[in-house]
Amino acid sequence: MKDQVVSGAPSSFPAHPYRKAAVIGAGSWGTALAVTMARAGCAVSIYGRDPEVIAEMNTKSTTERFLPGVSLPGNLTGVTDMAQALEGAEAVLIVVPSRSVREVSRQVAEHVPAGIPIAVCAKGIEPDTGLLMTQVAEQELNGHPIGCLSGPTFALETALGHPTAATAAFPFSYGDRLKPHDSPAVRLAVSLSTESFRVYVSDDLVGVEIGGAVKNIIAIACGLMTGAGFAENTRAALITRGLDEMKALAEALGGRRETVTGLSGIGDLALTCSSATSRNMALGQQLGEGLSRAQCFEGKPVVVEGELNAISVTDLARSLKVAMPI
Ligand SMILES: NC(=O)C1=CN([C@@H]2O[C@H](COP(=O)(O)OP(=O)(O)OC[C@H]3O[C@@H](n4cnc5c(N)ncnc54)[C@H](O)[C@@H]3O)[C@@H](O)[C@H]2O)C=CC1
Ligand SMILES: O=C(CO)COP(=O)(O)O
Repeated sequence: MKDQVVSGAPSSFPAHPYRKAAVIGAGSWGTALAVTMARAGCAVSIYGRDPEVIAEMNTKSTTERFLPGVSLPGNLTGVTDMAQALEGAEAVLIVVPSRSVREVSRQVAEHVPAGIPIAVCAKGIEPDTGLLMTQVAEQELNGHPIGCLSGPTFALETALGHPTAATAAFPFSYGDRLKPHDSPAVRLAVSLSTESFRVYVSDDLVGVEIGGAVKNIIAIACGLMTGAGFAENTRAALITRGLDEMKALAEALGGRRETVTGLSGIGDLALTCSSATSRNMALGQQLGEGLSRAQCFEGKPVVVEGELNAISVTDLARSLKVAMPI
């Protein structure tokens, strides 16, 4: 099944939006999602480790380091206590870098009652195990519907209200008794729907997650080529061949090739490979210009998932005998 449309205002769609949600991770994407959900009418608690970031959210309604120029809605509350953030939450979004998803899932498991849906919003493959982020969460969180949210979504643009679309994927069959409009994918889609943010639903977690994990690596390659002085022909070739690699890996893992032609595949690949707003593309570009890795990160510890995941994706592809030359 391709991405399915959940369109229209939340009130016109026959699904119940979540009234209270918790976002775990108060960086740029976690906060952008929290802002979007709060604007859609949900009371959101966002958990962050840094007391200064959380204090700024609560006292000034801003987070200048992560989303400069964005005013946070009043129904969004920052907390530094995870149990407090999760109390009463009807849905949980885990929005930390891929390397922290296992640890955070384990912590979340201590505080959330069974049955509460968990959406993992990190993009990556776990090193050593080769597991998708939702599979990592599944190992740590028993008895929860687990899905993901992914797509071409720069955090700041999303929070500034630029028209943006993403895909929510959960197994539709979870619990057997669920009607489609009660599925966590649909409820999450509705809970995130605003005038500027539109969410499509899918049940192909593998297809969606592989797109998100692999596009970061292709974006580094595009950056490398740009930094080295090559231009549009080279980028188009990398995007097109990169898409083919994504499809092959998704299929080898049981996902659908057509999912990769959706927002979380070609959509995110096109976005991330076209703009130095992308941290992955920017890193590649600097390396291509001849900077050392240490120089690229000097004074700014940023999350560059493609760098962390180039090895885990390559290992996974090799173990499945999927050719991924880029
Ligand atoms: N920034 C963006 O435009 C988008 C990012 N993503 C994905 O979202 C994930 C997070 O990225 P960003 O928010 O951009 O990174 P970020 O660097 O802006 O923020 C990461 C946050 O996670 C927190 N964190 C890290 N480890 C933690 C732990 N163990 N416990 C609690 N908090 C922890 C950090 O303190 C920081 O606040 C990545 O996988 C990224 O690929 C996905 C779509 C868009
Ligand atoms: O995933 C993203 C946009 O969809 C963000 O990309 P970067 O991590 O490369 O900035």
